[in-house]
Amino acid sequence: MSHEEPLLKVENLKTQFFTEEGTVRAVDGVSFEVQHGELVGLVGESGAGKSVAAQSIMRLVEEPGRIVDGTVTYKGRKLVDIEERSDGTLEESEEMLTQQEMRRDIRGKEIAIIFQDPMESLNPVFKVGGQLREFIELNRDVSSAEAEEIAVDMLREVGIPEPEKRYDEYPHQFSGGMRQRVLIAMALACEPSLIIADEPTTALDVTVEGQILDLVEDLREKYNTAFVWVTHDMGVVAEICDSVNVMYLGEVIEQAEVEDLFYDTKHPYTEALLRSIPRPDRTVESLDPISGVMPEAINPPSGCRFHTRCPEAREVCREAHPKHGPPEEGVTDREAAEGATEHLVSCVKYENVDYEHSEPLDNESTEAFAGGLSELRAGGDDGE
Ligand SMILES: Nc1ncnc2c1ncn2[C@@H]1O[C@H](COP(=O)(O)OP(=O)(O)OP(=O)(O)O)[C@@H](O)[C@H]1O
Ligand code: NI
Repeated sequence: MSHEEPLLKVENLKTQFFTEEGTVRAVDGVSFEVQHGELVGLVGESGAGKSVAAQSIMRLVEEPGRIVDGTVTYKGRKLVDIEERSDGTLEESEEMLTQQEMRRDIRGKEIAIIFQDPMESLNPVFKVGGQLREFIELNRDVSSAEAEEIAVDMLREVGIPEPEKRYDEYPHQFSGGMRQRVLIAMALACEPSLIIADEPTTALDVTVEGQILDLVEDLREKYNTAFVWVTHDMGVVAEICDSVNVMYLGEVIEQAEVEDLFYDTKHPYTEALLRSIPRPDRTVESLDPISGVMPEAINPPSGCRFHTRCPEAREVCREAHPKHGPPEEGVTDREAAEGATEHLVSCVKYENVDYEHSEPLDNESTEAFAGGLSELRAGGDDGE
């Protein structure tokens, strides 16, 4: 198993938006893999670059956005294979699929995408069943009658009661959760190997969200479909993901199997994200929101991009851009041998850059976290 090629391999993906205000480095050198049947989380705050990364894999980035570098390999085919030359011009390899090949061979059939808002994907003026049937007819070699049968079966499969009746209803007659089920049915209809889901449950209430997550678990077992699950919610990650990529300002700053990420957290940002979710052992009042706001992706901070908000930031974090690698040597070989996702982190704490002797930085977060202690210190220094 471990020596099998991954289903999807994303390498050094960079996507930028060329705006009047400047270049937005929305996705800035992202790498991760998805194994067959694996559910991989892409998690981070708003603006981290999760959606743009998802769109880039499908080559759906819109103007003024552009993939400027990187490789995306799916079942051996190059969905993206772009190199940025030193003079700034872009070179697409000959292997890279054309937009026509993407449409014909990949989108819908091999990789399906589900968005947060079902109304973006469902046309309000047409009946749900008809839209589903048409999609199946378009992508599979079946007659209209067969497509209708498959469509009703799919509606039943995703837990929509009375599917024959609901087939003839319009999107607005479905609740939010039921609409999201329709989209899952549509995504599954061509039996893709990979589904990219961009916050599909974010707009739903917690109970309905839980039901959808259960459904996804069941369907994944049945069809062995792999998922890239975009979310800002670590609770969702804990519930369904096998492995996780934590994004901050266009970069993946920690990646690991889900248990390792939760119980052997390496990056201070991941820790902050974990602190901000409710846990059974903590009351809602004691949740720590992450201090400060995320800086702009047009002008990311120097050094480690999280240094302006990191409770553990030191002087060196402002200068050194952390490498993405294993936190301790030796770990990689063992984990690679077991076929597990390597635990990788981008934080200078784990590098040989003299973090220990570097001066702590003052930022919003160190003030917030140090709490009483810094107040005491400040009081002492003023000689009061
Ligand atoms: N069309 C666009 N033009 C300019 N900038 C864009 C455009 N689309 C996205 N961006 C920028 O790219 C960055 C990444 O955005 P993205 O939508 O991927 O974030 P996200 O992690 O999906 O956040 P959210 O949780 O809010 O969906 C942001 O700085 C965003 O402002
Ligand atoms: Ni998004």
